[in-house]
Formats: sequence, C-alpha cells, structure tokens
Amino acid sequence: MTVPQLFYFDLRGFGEYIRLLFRDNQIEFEDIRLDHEPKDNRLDRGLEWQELKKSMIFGQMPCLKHDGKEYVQTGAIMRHLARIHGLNGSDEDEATFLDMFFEGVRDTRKEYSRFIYYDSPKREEMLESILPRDLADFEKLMKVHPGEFIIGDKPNYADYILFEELDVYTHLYATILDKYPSLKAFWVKMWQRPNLKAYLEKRKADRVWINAIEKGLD
Ligand SMILES: N[C@@H](CCC(=O)N[C@@H](CS)C(=O)NCC(=O)O)C(=O)O
Repeated sequence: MTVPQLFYFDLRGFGEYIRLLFRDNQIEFEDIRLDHEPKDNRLDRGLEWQELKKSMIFGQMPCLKHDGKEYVQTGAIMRHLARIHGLNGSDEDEATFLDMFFEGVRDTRKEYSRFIYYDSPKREEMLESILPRDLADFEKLMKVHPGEFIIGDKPNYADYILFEELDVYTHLYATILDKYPSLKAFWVKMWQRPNLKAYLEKRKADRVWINAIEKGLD
C-alpha cells in the first residue's frame, strides 16, 4: 500500500476539503501543491501545470493518485475516501443526507466563485442575499440530526466541505455566522479539533490563499 498523493494548486480551493479530511483523520498523504500563478508556471517539484493538465482525466485538479489508480472530481474523491475510511454515516439514509449537505454547500460555493472571478454576484448580493438564504438552509439542516456535527458526535466527509466554506465566508465578513448558532458552534468546534488546529494555525501563518486575493481577502 502506497501513500496517496493529492495534486492541487497552492490554494485552499476544492483541494482543501480533501486535505482537511486527511489531516483530521491522521491519514498519511502527500500534499503536492502546484503553483497557481499563471505568470510563472514553474511548479512544485518542477511540475508544470499546463504539461500535467494534459494527463489529467478532465484536465483539472484536484486529483488523487493511489496504488496506481487516479481519482478526479472533488465529490467523487471525497466520497471514495468517506467509504474507505468510515466517514459516510452509518446507513444509506445518513450517507444520502451527507450527500445533500455536500451538494448544497457546493452550490453556494459556485456563487462564491462567480463573485470572486466575475464579480457577479457583487459582494453586497453575496452578503445580503445569497449567504443569508443559504446559511439559513444549512442551519435548519444542521438541526435535523442531534450532535455537534452534521450527523452525531463525529465529523463525516461532508463536515469538511461545510467547515471550509463557513471559514471562507468568515473571511468575507467576520461575524457572518453569528446569526446561525448551530453553524457557528460547529465552526468553532472544528477549529478546536486537535489534528486540525495545528494545521489550520500553520495555514493561517503561511497565508495560504483562498482564491480570493483579488477581493483583498486573506
Ligand atoms: N468538477 C471539478 C472541477 C475542478 C476544477 O474546476 N478545478 C480547477 C481548480 S479549482 C482547475 O483545475 N483549474 C485549472 C484548469 O482548468 O486548467 C471538481 O469538482 O473537481
């Protein structure tokens, strides 16, 4: 059994959900971060994205390589890891609930990406309309199952995307979670998890980008 290799840019982005899952569960992996700057495409370990892109199944990352196999598409990678590491709930119903959460959070992320890259929606629309609408939905869903996480007392795979995206939104507006007590408690709890804490603090100190530098976020 070899160590899985995660290929992604030197950003948080979609790759961060996978990194958080690995870190929190103390699963050894190689975090291969390619330089995302188009100006000089010299990449980590001499890899060059435009070159590597040609070998990627859909020409994009994240990509997980393990034991001679290649997995792409963020959701597929997360669910693959969820199934093999017991992070997919305890039955079909819970697994589907986690999928609903995952897809819902991704839909919000699509709006965020359009804001970041195309300035449409505008910041005001994100803060005054899109995020309040979506966060209220997540807050409601968060209460369906007892416990501090999406389901019960331990994170499953969808908890990592939820945590990452909530964290990104606090960079947009620091107190954005204050109106959503379950989401805020969850976000605080995740920050305190011992295996994540050290990584998150280092990430903060390293100022790893959240695809938002254009908007002056850090
Ligand atoms: N549907 C894919 C989308 C992946 C994607 O958009 N990857 C972007 C980075 S977040 C990428 O590789 N961009 C570089 C390129 O397209 O050349 C997924 O969910 O993983």
